[in-house]
Amino acid sequence: MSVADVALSPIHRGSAFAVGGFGQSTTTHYSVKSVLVFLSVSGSTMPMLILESDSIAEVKLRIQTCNGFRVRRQKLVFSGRELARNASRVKDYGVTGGSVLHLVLKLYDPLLVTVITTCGKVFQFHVDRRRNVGYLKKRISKEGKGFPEVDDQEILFKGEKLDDNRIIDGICKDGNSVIHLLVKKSVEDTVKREEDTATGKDSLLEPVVLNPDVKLPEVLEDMIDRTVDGLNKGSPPVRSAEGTGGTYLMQDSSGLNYVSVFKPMDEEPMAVNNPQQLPVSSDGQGLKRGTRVGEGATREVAAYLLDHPKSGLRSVSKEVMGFAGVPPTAMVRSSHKVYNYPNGFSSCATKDAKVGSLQMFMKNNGSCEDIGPGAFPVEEVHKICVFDIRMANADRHAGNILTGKSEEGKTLLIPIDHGYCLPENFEDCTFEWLYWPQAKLPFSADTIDYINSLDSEQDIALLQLHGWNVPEAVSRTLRISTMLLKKGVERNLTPYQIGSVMCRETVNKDSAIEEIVREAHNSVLPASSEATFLEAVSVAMDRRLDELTK
Ligand SMILES: Nc1ncnc2c1ncn2[C@@H]1O[C@H](COP(=O)(O)OP(=O)(O)OP(=O)(O)O)[C@@H](O)[C@H]1O
Repeated sequence: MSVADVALSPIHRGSAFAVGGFGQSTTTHYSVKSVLVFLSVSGSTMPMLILESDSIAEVKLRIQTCNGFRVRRQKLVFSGRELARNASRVKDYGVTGGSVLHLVLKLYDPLLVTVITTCGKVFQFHVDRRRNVGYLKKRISKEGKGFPEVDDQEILFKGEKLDDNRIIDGICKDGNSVIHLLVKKSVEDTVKREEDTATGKDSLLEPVVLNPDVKLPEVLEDMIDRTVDGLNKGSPPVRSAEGTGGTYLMQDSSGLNYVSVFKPMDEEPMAVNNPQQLPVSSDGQGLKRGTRVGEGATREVAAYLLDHPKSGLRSVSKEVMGFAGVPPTAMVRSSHKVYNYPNGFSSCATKDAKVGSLQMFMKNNGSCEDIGPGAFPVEEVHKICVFDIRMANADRHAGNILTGKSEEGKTLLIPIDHGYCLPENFEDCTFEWLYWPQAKLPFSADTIDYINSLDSEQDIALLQLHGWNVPEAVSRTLRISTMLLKKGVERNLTPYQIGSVMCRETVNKDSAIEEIVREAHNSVLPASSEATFLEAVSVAMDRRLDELTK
């Protein structure tokens, strides 16, 4: 049987019983067409039969059933676009017989384990978080001559003797991937650990200054200095096993802590040096509509710049963290042999330098993917809602919100991964929190004050001051999304109501904001000024929002 035969043969899903006119009944048999597609994962391609009517969620379930890859760990990309809306059908994304779906698997980040012997000798290696202490002992014994046998080891953490069955991830819960262990049997006299060959000589990390008149804030200078110290002391970047792009966790000089996260532009999804083997974008368009490959780092930096503290602009308030808690982020240039160089690393630090975003590593307990939203404080959810609506975020899935704890033990939400903020259109905006109960509660007075203080013109000027030549379409997005937020709170709308205006219900049905923009377009002359256009958007938006509150 040929591929075409398979692709066209119908699968009988069953029969439907339909009631016809007056007491008549007819049995309608229907069949659903199966489609043969190809699944490309880590360089190998395999055929897979799906139904034309399958939703993205159903396809992911099929992949889990056939290949064992858990649904939550899958990211599907087709024709340069992420199949992000689980409820939408594959055919709505244009998937047909013979289509190649790229599967990116999100794996657990490896844990950097630090073993300290009784005499204080330190050595480190990476292990899969899901392994247990018994495995760790085997790893230690396999390190080479002089390392203690499994039975000779006793492993302790904070004074507690660890049972062989303890899962490593459960021991280190702060996300900093470092656990201190004690190997009771001294090995220091005999250990000959192979040192990592990386030294400070063939690595580089420095800030990219686009406007010399803008001084880098102390917090960013400090983060860069600590990252450079780590590289100079030979602590190599550790590639994160999560995410569709190249993401590197940067260590401090002790090698015991992560300091920052480097995301090079040329390793973004669909970029030339993407380590996940995603195809290179054919038209320069990014994984989300309205974004371009290689612009993710700029958007990451913009997200931090625009996350103003509650007390006012950072230039005035000097506060490090903004209202939503976006981690401090800077643009840097960096080289290291660990980064992805498909044509080889030349050991020339300047020649191999990659430009990308460097973001502060935030201690965390995992992401919102790991726990249900019930326990999240309302204010924590609302700060993310405000930020996402304002930035028209096209990539707010639960994995992009880390969870942490405040000093008082309160759950904190930490938004990360803002490479798809401020797209040039609203097509791919998706907000995970839309389905969380907190989104249906009204904003607090404090949050409303913050929203009222926002000024999109000031924001655009700020981005320009920091050297981003903001494209007109991006400025327009920011103006419209800020307008929506303000008009929404004027009418006492909830985050859910405002967010729903910005998100499509299905892939092929325009969102309300897209309809508003189209209506405004049609109502002004082609050569009209931006101000005239925005006035038309404002009128159309008022009408639409008033309908919502009727
Ligand atoms: N600031 C941070 N602090 C702590 N951990 C981080 C930070 N930024 C990223 N990470 C870790 O690195 C992983 C990958 O980062 P990120 O999600 O930004 O990459 P990505 O390739 O853009 O992912 P995605 O596929 O979701 O678009 C995250 O899941 C998280 O575990």
